[in-house]
Amino acid sequence: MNEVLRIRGLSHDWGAKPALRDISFTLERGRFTALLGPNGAGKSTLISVLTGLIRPAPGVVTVMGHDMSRHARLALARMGVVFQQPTLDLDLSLRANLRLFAALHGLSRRAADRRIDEVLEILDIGARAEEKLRAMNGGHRRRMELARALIPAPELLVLDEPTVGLDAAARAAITAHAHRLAQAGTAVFWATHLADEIAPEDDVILLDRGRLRANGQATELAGDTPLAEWFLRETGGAPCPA
Ligand SMILES: Nc1ncnc2c1ncn2[C@@H]1O[C@H](COP(=O)(O)OP(=O)(O)OP(=O)(O)O)[C@@H](O)[C@H]1O
Repeated sequence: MNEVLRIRGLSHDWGAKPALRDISFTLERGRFTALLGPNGAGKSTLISVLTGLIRPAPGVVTVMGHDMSRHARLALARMGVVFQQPTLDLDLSLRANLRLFAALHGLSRRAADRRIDEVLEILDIGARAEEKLRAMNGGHRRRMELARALIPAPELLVLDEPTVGLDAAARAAITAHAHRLAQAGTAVFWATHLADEIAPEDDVILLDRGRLRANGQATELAGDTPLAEWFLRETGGAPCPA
């Protein structure tokens, strides 16, 4: 099955304020898709809907064929999420954090340690596994949030502006890791307002004031125009600095 996520006719209002309007798109295995939009476009609202935190009205979200409104547990089991806010305990080591998370997913200690070692190798952080998170810089902490999201081997990886607050080198490193995960077969859904995190071959879903303005491969959408300029032109405002 190539289709990992299907969203159809999704809308959401915050009270009287419309936040999403009639959004439809599909994500496929092995693709890095940027959810690109300026501040207030609706990116976090969309991620809250697709992670089951809020119910769309109306709208349908299915993950690997499982309808989020009827079979949320099955849908969420196929998904890894990196939220904007940190979720790991700073006073535990990375391994202890991941063991706890693996246990919550029902993995035995042996299966957990096997999966933790795989994930640490994928993200190139095995050498730091026994250190407490508090001793690490922001870039490593973010990479460890990514490690946590990968423990259940998700087909869909959702990241809500995962580079906020990181310096240029840490931003480049985590962006490169996410692209490698897509090349290895995961559907990566990456919310950002920074066009330089997007490679020419990536897919882009452009969201602006709650509406889907464009959906396609970055090079096809922007043509010869640099993506950041195209983004500016399409949304009529300046992309915000990191
Ligand atoms: N919990 C909430 N209650 C009320 N309004 C909200 C809530 N969350 C978001 N909004 C409003 O919904 C709209 C979309 O916000 P959202 O946070 O989804 O955008 P975003 O693209 O993620 O923006 P940013 O890049 O600033 O995080 C905004 O007008 C925002 O003020």
